[in-house]
Amino acid sequence: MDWDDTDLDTDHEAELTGAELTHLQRLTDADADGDERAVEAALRPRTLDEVIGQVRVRDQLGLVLEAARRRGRAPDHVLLSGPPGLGKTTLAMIIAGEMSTPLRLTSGPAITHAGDLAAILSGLNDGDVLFVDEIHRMSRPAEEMLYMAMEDFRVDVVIGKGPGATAIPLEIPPFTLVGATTRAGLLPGPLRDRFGFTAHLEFYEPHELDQIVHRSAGLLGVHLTAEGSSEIASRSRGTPRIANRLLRRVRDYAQVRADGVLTLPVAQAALEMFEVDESGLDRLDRAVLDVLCRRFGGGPVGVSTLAVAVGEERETVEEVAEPFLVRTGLLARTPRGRVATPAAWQHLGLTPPLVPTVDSTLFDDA
Ligand SMILES: Nc1ncnc2c1ncn2[C@@H]1O[C@H](COP(=O)(O)OP(=O)(O)OP(=O)(O)O)[C@@H](O)[C@H]1O
Repeated sequence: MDWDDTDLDTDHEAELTGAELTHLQRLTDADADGDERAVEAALRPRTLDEVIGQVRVRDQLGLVLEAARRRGRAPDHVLLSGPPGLGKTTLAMIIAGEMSTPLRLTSGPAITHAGDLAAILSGLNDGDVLFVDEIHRMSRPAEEMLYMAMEDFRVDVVIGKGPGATAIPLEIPPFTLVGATTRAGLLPGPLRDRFGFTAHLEFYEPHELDQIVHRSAGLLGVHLTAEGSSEIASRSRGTPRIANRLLRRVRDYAQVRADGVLTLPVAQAALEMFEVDESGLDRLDRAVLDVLCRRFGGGPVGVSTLAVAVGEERETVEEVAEPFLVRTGLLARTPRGRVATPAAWQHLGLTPPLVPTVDSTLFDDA
């Protein structure tokens, strides 16, 4: 998971109070520009009204939160799933903000023992929102403790081992768990079922990314033309985080190599320099396709082999590159491995082998 552009280190538990959330000022001054992570944080929408796209999720979540507010109760637990950079953390912050409660942050990999979770849960106050990023990576004992905490707002803390072990019940104030995952399918059924509201975030349409780029440019005080904005949007792979990142790189280019205005030619030149092509493929995407076609004759090849060949973690290939490549019809996941489609060969300017390696009957997910 890419935390480079966020303001939060979720390897450690963190808490943002309402006051601190408000303290995440919109950036207009030059000092703040130097801190990329602060910039990214400042670009986050802070209310549901500010969220662009994800209309269905926004409406459903708005209703859930409004109903909870009227009842004066903590909202039901929320599960947010979808590829990285689509706004899961942003929505978790918005949920806390809309409920005017503090947000406690942690992540699945940081909860290695049930005791880690017990410590977090025992520190919660009535109505707090607990955000667990990458919830599918939590340890099994912690997961089981979480079932009980979500349902009964209590946990049993086991002290000692073997026959002498004793379970001490611990009451937990009502809280809202917001779980985020890029792999909803990996969540055990009992955990998934305990979320009262599940939202799957979809990739954004180019016109929505265009609005996001305009909004971010406004917050950053950057001048950009309509053509410059839509060029950035169209190369952003349906992902707001990427749109914001590309905007910042184009802004760098415009400041150093042009007159500061983000026009179409400036955007094109900048994105070429940063190796983001017209279809939005970046170095990793192209490396995956390149290895697949040139080294493995178009596949099928296992994702682990593919990952080793491009020098990345399997998860990075699976969660960062593949969703976009599959979505754009350049790569297929088959039971026998990954396969380059004819469009992939074409994209690389290569001629596909005479005997097609792609068997359309295999186009089920591996
Ligand atoms: N709907 C949206 N409208 C405007 N900007 C958005 C929206 N969703 C996300 N963003 C922007 O994209 C950035 C990435 O969002 P966020 O960190 O919430 O994604 P994420 O799904 O939690 O990613 P990851 O799973 O990698 O942590 C945010 O900083 C925010 O500026």
